[in-house]
Amino acid sequence: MRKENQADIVNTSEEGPILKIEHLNISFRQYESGTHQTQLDVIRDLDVEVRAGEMVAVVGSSGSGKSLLAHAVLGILPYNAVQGGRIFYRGSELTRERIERLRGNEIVMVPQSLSYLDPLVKIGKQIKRGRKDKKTADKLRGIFKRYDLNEEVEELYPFELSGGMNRRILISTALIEEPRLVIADEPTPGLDLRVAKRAMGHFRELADMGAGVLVITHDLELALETADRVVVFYAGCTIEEAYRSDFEKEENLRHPYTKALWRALPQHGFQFIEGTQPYVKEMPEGCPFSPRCDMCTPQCKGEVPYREMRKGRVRCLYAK
Ligand SMILES: Nc1ncnc2c1ncn2[C@@H]1O[C@H](COP(=O)(O)OP(=O)(O)OP(=O)(O)O)[C@@H](O)[C@H]1O
Ligand code: NI
Repeated sequence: MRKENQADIVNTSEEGPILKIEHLNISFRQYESGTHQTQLDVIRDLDVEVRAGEMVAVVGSSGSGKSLLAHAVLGILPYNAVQGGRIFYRGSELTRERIERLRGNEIVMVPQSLSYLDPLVKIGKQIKRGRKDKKTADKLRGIFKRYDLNEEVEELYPFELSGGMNRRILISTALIEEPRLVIADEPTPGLDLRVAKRAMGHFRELADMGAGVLVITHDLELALETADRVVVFYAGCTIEEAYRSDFEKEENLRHPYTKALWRALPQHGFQFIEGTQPYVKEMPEGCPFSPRCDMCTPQCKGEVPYREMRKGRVRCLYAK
């Protein structure tokens, strides 16, 4: 692993968080009817923390802003995005220069889209990124074995593989490094359950070896098998932070939406709630969940702070 200059690192003890995201805001500038510019706020006041040795799952439905969170950390937001708030890595701010230096070695991402694979480069070369040493070759062989990939795959191009195989290649590309921070954005779609669990187990191992792991997924059930903590996203904000053990009982959970997710789990009878997450352009005032919430009062239209509660956090005025 390429190491950073000690001067860059304020917090070298593994006590403090490896990744700390504070009050992240992301909006998009959009032009409507020619020159009229509007601003679309897609992530609001988002706080997430990952410690070394910890696996944190970010769970939320489609369009809630999970990929944007990953892209903000990796410094790869689209050009029309405006970012506010701060991101710290090992105690000091993750500036653009710093992330460019660390991306792909110390900080790796397993991207959500298969389009991150280069269609013109053979798989083996793509994963090894030009390295020809024995250690890399051995490591690749080990990773391939774990993901049921034959050695011949190294000589193939992405278009010659199935979606599920390419998904495994994306995971292999990130994990051939010795990352300190792994951000995996929906790493398991298209994988059968056995391989999906193996991939989650692999992330867990990296955490056990001391890395910080942030896994983004809409699959709460899978997340609960391996993650230490779960951060729940709803319409661009974090509404709850809970421990895996909190999911053993509904009353341990804090936010009405997290409780609804709990009731929708297969073992609790697939009980789904009415309605959908609001679209960014039609965001209600105050709590974004209020239109679907039984406990909603006029106060929920005002500011709803993210507060500490029973070692976790919640964004609800009435959570107990
Ligand atoms: N370049 C862009 N310009 C405008 N809006 C965007 C842009 N990229 C993303 N968005 C909007 O930001 C919101 C969050 O997108 P994001 O991809 O982070 O969601 P997600 O939680 O990862 O969803 P999924 O589970 O489907 O991957 C969406 O409403 C999306 O339409
Ligand atoms: Ni996404």
